[in-house]
Amino acid sequence: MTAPQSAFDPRWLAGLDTLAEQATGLSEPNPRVACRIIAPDGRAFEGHTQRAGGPHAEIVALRAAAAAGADLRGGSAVVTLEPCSHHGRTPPCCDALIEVGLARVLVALRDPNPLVSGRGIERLRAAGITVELLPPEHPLAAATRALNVGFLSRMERGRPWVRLKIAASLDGITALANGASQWITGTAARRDGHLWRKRAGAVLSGSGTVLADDPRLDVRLVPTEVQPVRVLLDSQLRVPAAARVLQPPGQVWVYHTPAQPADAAALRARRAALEATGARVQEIAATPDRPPRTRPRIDLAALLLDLAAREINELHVEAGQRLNGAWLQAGLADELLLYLAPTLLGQGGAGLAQIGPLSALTQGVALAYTEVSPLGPDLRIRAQVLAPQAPAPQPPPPTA
Ligand SMILES: NC(=O)C1=CN([C@@H]2O[C@H](COP(=O)(O)OP(=O)(O)OC[C@H]3O[C@@H](n4cnc5c(N)ncnc54)[C@H](OP(=O)(O)O)[C@@H]3O)[C@@H](O)[C@H]2O)C=CC1
Ligand SMILES: Nc1c(N[C@@H]2O[C@H](COP(=O)(O)O)[C@@H](O)[C@H]2O)[nH]c(=O)[nH]c1=O
Repeated sequence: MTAPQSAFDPRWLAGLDTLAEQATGLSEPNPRVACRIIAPDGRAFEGHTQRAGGPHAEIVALRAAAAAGADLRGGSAVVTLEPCSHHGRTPPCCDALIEVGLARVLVALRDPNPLVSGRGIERLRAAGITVELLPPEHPLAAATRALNVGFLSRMERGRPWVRLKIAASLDGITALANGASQWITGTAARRDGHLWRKRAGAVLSGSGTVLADDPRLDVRLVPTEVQPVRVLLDSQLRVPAAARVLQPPGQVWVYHTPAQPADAAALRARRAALEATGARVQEIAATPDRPPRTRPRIDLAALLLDLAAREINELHVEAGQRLNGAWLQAGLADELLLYLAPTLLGQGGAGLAQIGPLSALTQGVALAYTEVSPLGPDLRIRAQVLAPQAPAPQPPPPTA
């Protein structure tokens, strides 16, 4: 049996992945989407998602067509994500596509947002429009998924996509014994790191890194319209109000654990000092199963739920080995973004991640490399964390 013939010229799909990428650092928390509308006279009009509350990709393309006086009746549209069918911050894009009298719409990826999820496609079809959906293995569908990995994660799993970004020497050292780590990698890797910060809704670090490095954690080596939120995990609010991470630009959210009774007054005072910088300071649950004599730690699962509720799609973690280890150990890290410098820093320094005894993960944390590429003198390695495998079934004991 031959596959049904598509009514869409493959050239109409070309470059839409790159166009959608232009919504990065702009459309948060909305997905990055591109749309191309082809009028029956052959002229094409296109657009990508603008700032949240501003027009979606379809509306930008429709406005361009209207400005050119194009008659779209009987025309076609290609959209990288299913057009919305609900009133969110803006009215439904489906209705706008129906109104101009399009005949055909090609959708690269279904929108898992429960408010849309198939309803957009149904609505277009109900209006008499022929709708095609690309197969999941099509390069444009795959590129749309990769570009919106955080949005899809929030919609499908109810939590952000967590990426641990780590700069290390070839022998896996991230900081010298004296805590110094700036800079291990070269300028190309550091600039690339800012591109990944830009993609994220939030850049997160721990009090250990802030006290050691006084980092800014903003996007400044590449242009961006929107700064990601900076999130700081600081159980006891030890970070001083003068820390650079608390200064403009952008929002800062600081999370701490509930105060012990003896500390309550001091914590209140430290909280007031941080809030005076404009930061939003919030108490969050501590890990339930901390061993005796250790300090309470922020419950990372509870944190992710809170960040998802605040519409964070991609969480970019730039932390030291303790917090990296905690994400991996909790099974909540999705991906490593590793920059490896051609240097050996030797013994005594800190490794990539401090992972404690892995009772449930006897094989360690299993990863799959998704990319290895040179970046100036350094290497960029991306690796996805694989879900822990259930232990292999044991053979039954021999019977007598
Ligand atoms: N090369 C690289 O890519 C990077 C290197 N570094 C280096 O790492 C070093 C700092 O590393 P480190 O001290 O491990 O600091 P981290 O940045 O990993 O922060 C760890 C601290 O975060 C707080 N925290 C809150 N909740 C949790 C949790 N659930 N799990 C773990 N920690 C939690 C704890 O402090 P509290 O009790 O106060 O909440 C903890 O001590 C520095 O030398 C820095 O230069 C840092 C970033 C990147
Ligand atoms: N050392 C190191 C990195 N370290 C990370 O960068 C942070 C500083 O961020 P900022 O103040 O915004 O420039 C620092 O605290 C740590 O998280 N990054 C890299 O790309 N390469 C490097 O060699």
